[in-house]
Amino acid sequence: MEIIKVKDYDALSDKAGELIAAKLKELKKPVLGLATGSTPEGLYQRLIEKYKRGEITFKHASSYNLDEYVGMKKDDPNSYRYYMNEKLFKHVDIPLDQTHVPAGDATNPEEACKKYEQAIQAAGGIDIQILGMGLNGHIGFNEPNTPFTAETHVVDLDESTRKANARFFASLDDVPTQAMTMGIATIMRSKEILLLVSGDSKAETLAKVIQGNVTEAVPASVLQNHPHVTIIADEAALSKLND
Ligand SMILES: O=P(O)(O)OC[C@H]1O[C@](O)(CO)[C@@H](O)[C@@H]1O
Repeated sequence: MEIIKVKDYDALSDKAGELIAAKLKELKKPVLGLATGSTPEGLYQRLIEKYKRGEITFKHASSYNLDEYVGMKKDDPNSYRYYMNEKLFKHVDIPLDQTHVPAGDATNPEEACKKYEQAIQAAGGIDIQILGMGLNGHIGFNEPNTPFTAETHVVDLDESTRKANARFFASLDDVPTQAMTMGIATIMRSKEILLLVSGDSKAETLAKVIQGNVTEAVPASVLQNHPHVTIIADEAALSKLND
């Protein structure tokens, strides 16, 4: 694991922007694994700025998002498809048919998960997967104690995750109870992984992820087993590491 310590969230977004821009320049047909949540918003802003300055293009890129709420229509402002369109896709030149988000509104979500998994593999796998991390160490929506062998699947969301995400909804009752997510096995097949963590609320969990045992109780700890992981974290997020 390479750990890049930066001062704050702005610096984290700058550094992540540089790394992803370099990948876009390096690869002929980059396959990006994308994440939602608050953490990658700054990264997406940086990528839009670089695109507008003519430094990068997404024309030949394709993307696969980590997750989506079950039962969510694509045009619902709380859907992750809507988030991606608003925060990145509509501001850059990525053809929309090259972007993929699990179909939260599928009539058969289990079947849709299988197809999503196959589509990722048919695309040649993910070149670089961007990850945020939940307070409990979840990656995608893989909550604690999800088997590391899981591929894209339907999950019941933890109460703590629903509460953390309630800030985006009118009330906690409106937060969906299920989601579709790439599994840990799906994530671990990515050629490269970039984990972004900001803020002291995640410091204790991040210390376990980096220095603790690899355990399904802390999903992101599995990243210790991946050959090419970069963690960009700010001082606050790294404040609980042991020397
Ligand atoms: O970046 P945030 O908003 O703290 O979210 C962290 C993680 O939680 C999720 O939003 C799901 O709860 C993930 O998609 C994200 O990586």
